[in-house]
Formats: sequence, structure tokens, C-alpha cells
Amino acid sequence: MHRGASQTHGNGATLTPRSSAGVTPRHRGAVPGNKARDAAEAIWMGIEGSPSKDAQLRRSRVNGRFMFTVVGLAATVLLSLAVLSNSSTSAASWQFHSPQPDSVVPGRRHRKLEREPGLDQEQFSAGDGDEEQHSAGAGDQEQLSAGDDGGGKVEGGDADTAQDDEGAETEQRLAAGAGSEGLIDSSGAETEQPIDADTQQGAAEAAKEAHTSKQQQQEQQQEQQQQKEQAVAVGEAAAQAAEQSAVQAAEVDTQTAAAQAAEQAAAQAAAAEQAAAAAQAALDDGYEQEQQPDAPGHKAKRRKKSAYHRALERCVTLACLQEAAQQERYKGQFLFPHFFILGWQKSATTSLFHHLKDHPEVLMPVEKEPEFFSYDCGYDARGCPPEMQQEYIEETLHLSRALRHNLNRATFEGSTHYAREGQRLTPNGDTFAASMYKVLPWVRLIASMREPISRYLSMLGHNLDKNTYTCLNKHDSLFKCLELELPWNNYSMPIQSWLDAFPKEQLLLLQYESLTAEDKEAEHLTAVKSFLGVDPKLPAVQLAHSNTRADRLGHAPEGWPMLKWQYERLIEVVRPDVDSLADILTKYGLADANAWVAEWEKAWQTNLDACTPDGKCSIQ
Ligand SMILES: Nc1ncnc2c1ncn2[C@@H]1O[C@H](COP(=O)(O)OS(=O)(=O)O)[C@@H](OP(=O)(O)O)[C@H]1O
Repeated sequence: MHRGASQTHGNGATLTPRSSAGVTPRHRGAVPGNKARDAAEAIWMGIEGSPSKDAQLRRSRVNGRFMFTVVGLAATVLLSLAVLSNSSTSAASWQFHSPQPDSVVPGRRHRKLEREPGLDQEQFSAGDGDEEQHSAGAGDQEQLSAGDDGGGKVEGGDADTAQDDEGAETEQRLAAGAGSEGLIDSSGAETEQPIDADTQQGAAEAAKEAHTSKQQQQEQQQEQQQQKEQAVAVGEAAAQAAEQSAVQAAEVDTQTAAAQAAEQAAAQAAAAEQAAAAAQAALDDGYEQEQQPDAPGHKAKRRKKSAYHRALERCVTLACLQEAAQQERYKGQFLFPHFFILGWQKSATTSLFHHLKDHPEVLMPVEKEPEFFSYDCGYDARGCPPEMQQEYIEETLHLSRALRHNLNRATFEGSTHYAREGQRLTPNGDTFAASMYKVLPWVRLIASMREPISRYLSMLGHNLDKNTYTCLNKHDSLFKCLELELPWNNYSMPIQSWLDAFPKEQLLLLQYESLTAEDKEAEHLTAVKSFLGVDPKLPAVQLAHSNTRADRLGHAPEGWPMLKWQYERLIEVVRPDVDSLADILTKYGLADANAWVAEWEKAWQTNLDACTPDGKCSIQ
């Protein structure tokens, strides 16, 4: 019947981005001072939560880069040693005959620096160059390590580039080694030729020399082989480091995406805020113009205030509101206030309140339950202290805000004690309901009613949770408490009083069980908004499930322990009131009384069915 799971109210689903910084980490390399990075990281930390995790990640990124740099440098040194140990011809050959991509030409980085005078040294060494700068210098070990200090996507790109270039560089080193080997072989072949040509002059010496030369060649080959192996090992280590770097960079990239999403959301929120401010400003402008219709060059964009509007502007008393209500108003202007949620307590009034306050044509009061007519006026709407009337009109209902909206928004409040006291007599003999009618005869009233035993138990739980007075303080058993109190908490008497005081068209009665049933909720909400004269399709959200006992307790409440005969007795206690209510519903044509009663009978039966065979029940 009721939805079990709590819903989050739409209003509360707000990501408050910490910052709306406009520069994403993806481009932060282009921002001196990295303000954008700080802002994006603030958002990122806001989403990811733990700053220690961020710190860890940053540390590991730096470590990875450091490792990568050290390993890279070592590889370069070893490679240089390998190259230097070859003949100068070989080195020259490698330098000049092997076509190298721009990215691995030594000195490239310095040329890049010269080409971009705007990019200062600090920026460069901090890795603040853009992606092009990184890839341009990626073959240069120094530049790789410099670029690695950057972050975000730049790092990601950098690490990828580093990995690719590192692999390419290793291959080039190997190719260089292979090239050198080829040269050595051919030089060996050359060495053999002169020996064959000059044997006349000292074949033995030549043979000895050739032997020595061969030995030297072999030693050189061995040495080069070792250096090659070392270079390969270093290259592999560098590749590993680059891979690690790439993984970290990918992680950073994911977080960057999250930060970007947050930033986008922040930008959207800011835009929405701006639009709202602009709308408000436009509204205020309209009023300015209306207030100065004779100003030179003035051309009224909006029509003049209605007589009702002008009359209301002076109001600080309820009597004034009533007097003003006699004045003409434009179509679409709501009387002030437009409606009340009367109650009953524990009948989903909070959920309904939230749903209606989120309606674009509705203005919410400053608090959900001002209880002005009950507490401040002592349940006599005509006996409200004048200074409190002013406060109620201006500070609780916000008359000036309603006027600012040109009375095109419905103002309301919801005080759950109003409904149950409809029949209470005021000093001058009126009921509370009648006194309300005398003060605000136009106001529309909504009352929600829940199966009486379960409603009372919910209220009992509410008071127990809040440690306030409950009937359990007066009676020593739950059963006694309910048996004696329920008759005083009936529906029919107050409802009859409200109907005696107000035209039935101004009263909407809702049944809690039906209102909160998933398959009927939409229909009821539409009926509520049609009754109020606002767009029935808005807000396009479900009814929230607010103010639950489970939320207050932190766990699902257990049923109230009771014996079966006791529960049956309580049904007998409430039955006459339920029947009277059914009669009223039928008499005034307010609802299908049979369906209404059947719903509550179903609730009773569900509880009875759950009792154990030995007659112990757990009442929900
Ligand atoms: N959508 C929906 N579906 C089912 N039940 C709902 C829903 N919204 C509110 N509720 C239940 O209504 C109880 C709170 O009612 P109120 O907000 O009127 O309470 S209060 O008088 O304003 O304190 C409270 O009942 P208990 O949990 O039994 O105490 C809420 O759980």
C-alpha cells in the first residue's frame, strides 16, 4: 500500500559544487599559476571525498614521474656510453644517416623554447606547456620529465606520448646498435682486404696484427653486446615506468572527467541562478515602471496593477486582506492567501507540502507549520493579536513577495492542528472553522485523513521520539491509551464543522492510504492541483515520502504490541466515527464513501491477519 522506500525530495537533490571555476584541468597547462587546477581539484576533492586519497594519488604520480625520469636518464647515459664506445664513424653515421623523427632530435626542446618566447622557463619546467609542447619534446628525456610535472589530461597525453616515444626510442637505440654492428662487420671485411694485398712485407706480422685485430673486434663485439643488453634492460624498465605512469594518468583522466562533470553542473547551476535573477529583475522592472508611469519617455511594458493589488499593498491586518478581496483583480491573480493544508497530523501533510511548494505557481510560507490561527490566535481567527497579524501577513506568508509576483502565485501554509479543531468553540460562539471563514472566506482547504488507529500510533511514536507528552504518560497501557483517546480524535465532527462553515467546493478531502498508493498517487496529485487552479502537471515529480518514523528512528519501526481482542476492540471504538465520516462524504458528494471505508477495513484486516494464533499482534 505505502511505498516502503524513502524517496529523496527533489529539492534536496542539489550538488553544491564547491566552485564554478571556468577552466578545466584539461587545459590547465595554459594557465599560469594553475588557479584553474586548484579550482578543479577543489571540485574533484568535493566529489571524490578524501583529500588523503588525492594526496596519495598525487604522491604516486610524482613518484612515478620521478622513477620514469631517473630511469630515462640512466637509459640515455648508458646509450651514450654505448654509442661513444663505438667508432666515431659509427656515431657519426648514426647521427647523420639514420633519419630520426623531429621528436628525438637532440636540442629540439631548446629550439621549441626559442620559438615560444611567451612560454617562460618556469612554465616549461613545471610541465605547463600544452599537449603539443609535450609531444614535440617527448623524445627528449629531460623534456619528458619536465612535462611530467603537469597533471590531468596533459599528464595523460604526456604519459601516453612518453610511453610511445620511449618504445620508439628503445627501438631506435636497438636500431642504432644494429647499425653499429653492421659497420663493425663491414670494417672487419675491409680489414681483411689490406692483409691479402700486403703479405709480401711481413706476412707473419700482418697475420699477428690481423689476429690481434680480430681479438679486439671480438672483445669489442662482446662489450657492445653487453651494452646492448644493458640498454635493452634499461629500455624495458623505462617502458615499465611509462606504463605505470600511463595507468596513473588514466586514473587522473577519470577523475578529471568527474571534475569536469561537476564543473559543468556548477556552470549550469550558475546559469539557472542567473536566469532566475534576470527573471526577478524583469519582474521588479515591471513594477518600477508601474510605479513611475509618468516618468519621461516611459512606455509601460506591463499593465497597471489591479485594484486588488493596490489595495493589498497597504494591508497589515486580516481585516484589510478581506476588504481588499472585494476589489477587482486580473484573471490569474490569486487571492491572498490562497489555500491551507489543514491536517491531519501524520497523514503525509509534509510530503504534500513539499510537493506543492515546489510548484512554479505556488509560493511557500516561511515555515511549514506556523500554527498561527491555532497557537497565536487561540483557535479564534477573529481574535488574533494585531501585531501578530502583521507578522503573519508579512513575514510568514510574505505578502510583499506575492505582490512582487503580481499575485500570479498562490500563497499557502499548512498547519496540521487546524483540521482537528474545526468544531472548537470560540468566545463568541463560533466554531474555529466558522471564525476562519469570517476572516478568510475565500481560502481553499485541503485535509488528508489516515486510518485512525494507525494515524494515532504514528502520532504516539512521533511524540515518544520527541520525548513530548503522550497519552502513555496518562494511561499505563497502550491499549487503554488508545481506547480512551481515539474517540476524541475523530474526523466526522471537525469535518462537519469545516463543511458547515465553508462551501463544500472549497474543501478537498484526501485519504492518506489512497494518496500514498503508487497506483493512485498521480491521480490524487492532479486532483489537488486542479482544485487549487494551478497547472496539474507540475511539478512533474512523485509525492515524496517525508517525515517518516523510520527516518527518525534510523531503522524501520516495529509494530506496536497488542492482543488481538484489544485491536478488535479499537476497531469498534473508531467504527462509529468512520461510519459518520462515510455519511458526510456521501452527503456532500466529496468522495466514494464505500471505497474509502473499504480501504481502512483492508488496513485493519492486514493487521489482524498478521496476529499469531495465540492472539499476539504487532500493529502497524
Ligand atoms: N508518500 C508517502 N507514502 C507513505 N507514507 C507517507 C508518505 N509521505 C509521508 N508518509 C507518512 O506520513 C507520516 C508523516 O505524516 P505528516 O508529514 O503529516 O506528519 S506531521 O503531522 O506533519 O508530523 C509518516 O508516517 P509514519 O512513518 O508511520 O510515522 C510518513 O511515513
